Amino acid sequence: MQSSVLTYSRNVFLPLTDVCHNRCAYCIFREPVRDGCVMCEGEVTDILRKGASFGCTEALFTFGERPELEDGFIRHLKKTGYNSILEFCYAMSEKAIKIGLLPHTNAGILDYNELSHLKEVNASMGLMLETTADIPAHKNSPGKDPAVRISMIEDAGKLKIPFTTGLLLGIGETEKDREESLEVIEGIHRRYGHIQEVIIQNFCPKPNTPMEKWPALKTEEICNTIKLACEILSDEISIQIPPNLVDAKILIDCGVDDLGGVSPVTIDYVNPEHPWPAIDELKKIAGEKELKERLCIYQRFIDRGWYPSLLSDLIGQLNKDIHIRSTK
Ligand SMILES: O=c1nc2n(C[C@H](O)[C@H](O)[C@H](O)CO)c3cc(O)ccc3cc-2c(=O)[nH]1
Ligand SMILES: C[C@H]1O[C@@H](n2cnc3c(N)ncnc32)[C@H](O)[C@@H]1O
Ligand code: MET
Ligand code: SF4
Repeated sequence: MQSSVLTYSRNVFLPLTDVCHNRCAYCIFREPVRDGCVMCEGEVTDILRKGASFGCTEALFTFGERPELEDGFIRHLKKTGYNSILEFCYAMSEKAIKIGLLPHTNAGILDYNELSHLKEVNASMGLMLETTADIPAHKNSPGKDPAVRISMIEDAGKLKIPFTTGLLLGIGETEKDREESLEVIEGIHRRYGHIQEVIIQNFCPKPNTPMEKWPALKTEEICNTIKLACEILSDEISIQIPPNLVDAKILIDCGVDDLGGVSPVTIDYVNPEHPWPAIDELKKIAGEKELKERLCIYQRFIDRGWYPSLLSDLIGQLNKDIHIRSTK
């Protein structure tokens, strides 16, 4: 059944480093090791404070996977005073909580112990499955091996971490692969119950990448995948599309019920050429549906207590804040 509500979260995007051990053929986020390849603490603090003043509730830490495996990275990292990118991420998450934002980390592949450690300071976490297909776009990206991704999404389930995952469409997979990817996600969710939302993200070709000449997907194909997702996924899982990459107005009618994180402060560093719609624009996208702000942790996981006690007060406070805003 189609939902009558369309949700979104107000966030700030903090790309702690753009150095990455993978080489995805569609990505422009990744950059070489160089001066300035790690954000400095002052920059992080400024963005967090600005986010709080703009009413943001989520600090999205998204960055390159396993950057320490790249030559010379550790020397640059040490200038921050931290010994690993995850130590830095943990500290910046504590800072976000103090300033009043809930951390949501998508750091690429993490092992069980790393996830378990970061869970202490995160309200939710995420990792795109991307696809279960073995595709040329991922041939130089060990972390995009579907078995490795599936295993991490399962680990997050074992640890009861409210989780975001999703598909990247149009990177060389077939329609059958899309179906299989959705079935895999649903299968994991049946076992662990931790999937909050599945992002149906469309690949956007970027200049100076191996896939710059690849065609972008037609809206119809995205819509078909959303319909498939509605059929395959449990009703409680939200279907998210990024409103800066597609004509969201059309896709809402295919079954989308969430617009993900939208920022009044920072750009989408993964798709920097696509600006966020203003919050007022979202109301137009919602049309007949009720536009509703949410936290990065969904209410049913708050009710189940699937969050660290460190976050109790902040979750309570932010829930009140978004409620007050909605009645103004
Ligand atoms: O701004 C972005 N936000 C992205 N987000 C953020 C997401 O929209 C929100 O953080 C969640 O909806 C939680 O509120 C992701 C989160 C994940 O866990 C996994 C993948 C993504 C992908 C993106 C993305 O490409 N751009
Ligand atoms: C954060 C997420 O962004 C997605 N991502 C990476 N590159 C692109 C691109 N060119 N177009 C759209 N999405 C992209 C991947 O799915 C990644 O997991
Ligand atoms: N590098 C991670 C991944 O692709 C985080 C998102 S892309 C910046 O999973
Ligand atoms: S999409 Fe993520 S994993 Fe792939 S190269 Fe870009 S930053 Fe690295």
